[in-house]
Amino acid sequence: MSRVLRIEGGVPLKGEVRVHPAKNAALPILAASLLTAEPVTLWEVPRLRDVEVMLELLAHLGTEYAWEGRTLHLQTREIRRTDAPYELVGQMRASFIVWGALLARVGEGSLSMPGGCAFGPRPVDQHIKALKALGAEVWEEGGTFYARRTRPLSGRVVFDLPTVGGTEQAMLAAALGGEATLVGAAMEPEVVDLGRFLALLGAEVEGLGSPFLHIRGRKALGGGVYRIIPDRIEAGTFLLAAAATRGEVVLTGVEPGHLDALLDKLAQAGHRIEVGRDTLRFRSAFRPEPFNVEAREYPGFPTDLQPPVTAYLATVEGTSLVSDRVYPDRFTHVGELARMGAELHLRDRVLMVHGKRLHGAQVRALDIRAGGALVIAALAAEGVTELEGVYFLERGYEDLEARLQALGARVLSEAVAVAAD
Ligand SMILES: CC(=O)N[C@H]1[C@@H](OP(=O)(O)OP(=O)(O)OC[C@H]2O[C@@H](n3ccc(=O)[nH]c3=O)[C@H](O)[C@@H]2O)O[C@H](CO)[C@@H](O)[C@@H]1O
Ligand SMILES: C=C(OP(=O)(O)O)C(=O)O
Repeated sequence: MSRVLRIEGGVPLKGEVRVHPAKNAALPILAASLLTAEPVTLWEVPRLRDVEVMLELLAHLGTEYAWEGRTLHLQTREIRRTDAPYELVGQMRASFIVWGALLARVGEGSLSMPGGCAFGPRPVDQHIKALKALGAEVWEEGGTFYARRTRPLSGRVVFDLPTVGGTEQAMLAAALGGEATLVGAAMEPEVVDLGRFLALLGAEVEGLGSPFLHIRGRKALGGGVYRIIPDRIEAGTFLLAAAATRGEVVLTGVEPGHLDALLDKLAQAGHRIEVGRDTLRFRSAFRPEPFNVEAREYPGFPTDLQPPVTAYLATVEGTSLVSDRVYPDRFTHVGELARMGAELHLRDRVLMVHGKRLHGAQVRALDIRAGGALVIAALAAEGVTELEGVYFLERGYEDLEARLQALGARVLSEAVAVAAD
């Protein structure tokens, strides 16, 4: 049995929605909990498939955990295994960074090539470069990566490009007993959040939010209680859904400063946005203007909002250009949006979008944010859309159906007998 989402479009979204904590901040912070034998408590952890997979992996390695509502208690008194199995690492990208934590805590770790969303090549060379620069011995055998160290992981890492996962890998590797200078580090809010969490455990972390990070680890790290930042990608998806349906929504529990690139584009299009301390009040323009987007690293327009913004632009009269410098081939949503009548032309990795009224169709999500894009398009379209690949939405968006229903959307999920997602 699988699930499909049946969405009857054409209803402007209206109402208030609370933004949940960030998946991509929660996952590395969960991996970082391996660095300490002391208890860690995380408030308001998103209840997502990816979080469940990470918890399964941590339990395999030796972590005990318990949920108390949305609060998660974790403790890894000792690491019982140092191998991360293919079935778990193959399901998502973030699992790869337990490597750095294992190396730091017990001196060795092995794991297979990570999975995650398949929207083009996603190499791990920078992870390996970082661990080697910190003094680890790294090798590969039959699709499995191995690493070990004989001294605390210390050194200077110069990244060839800004990588979120690579930066997080190096931070975890150095935080327990090591010392690292990272040059060309990623500046994403999720990296900053991980740095703050490591500081709570006792590591010294300087330069967060800049391309130069310095981590001075401690021989033993402590525990602590931490609240994860709001999910900027989820917030952006709700805003774009409201914009595509020409609706009016209030987001609460949000960090507006993390959404500057999107808010600027939406304002440029003519939408009205009132920014509060942790709220965003959005009112759609009657006839929004098209705009161009080039996704790039933070503080640029996020690649994880590139598919959702493409879906929105497909509903805006006029022509927009979309490209993605982080993942130049991240266009798995394009063929599916075309089934809904979207007029999209991809040439030399630039997508030309001619906006028009979309219609419902049978479509399939092929990764998390392609799923977000198809939901946005379906909400705006005339008629009924049947969306398969709900598995991907469950990886990244918590309780999406109920939260959209609360905004007036006509969304229902149905169990159907189809080929596995
Ligand atoms: C779990 C998680 O947080 N996932 C996010 C994380 O993925 P992830 O951490 O995998 O993305 P990276 O920031 O590492 O990737 C950025 C760019 O660097 C390249 N690269 C990366 C590593 C490497 O060793 N070599 C290399 O060439 C990638 O192919 C890509 O072109 O950041 C991406 C970019 O914001 C987001 O789309 C993902 O949602
Ligand atoms: C691409 C994503 O996740 P992953 O890096 O795990 O594939 C995402 O969150 O959009």
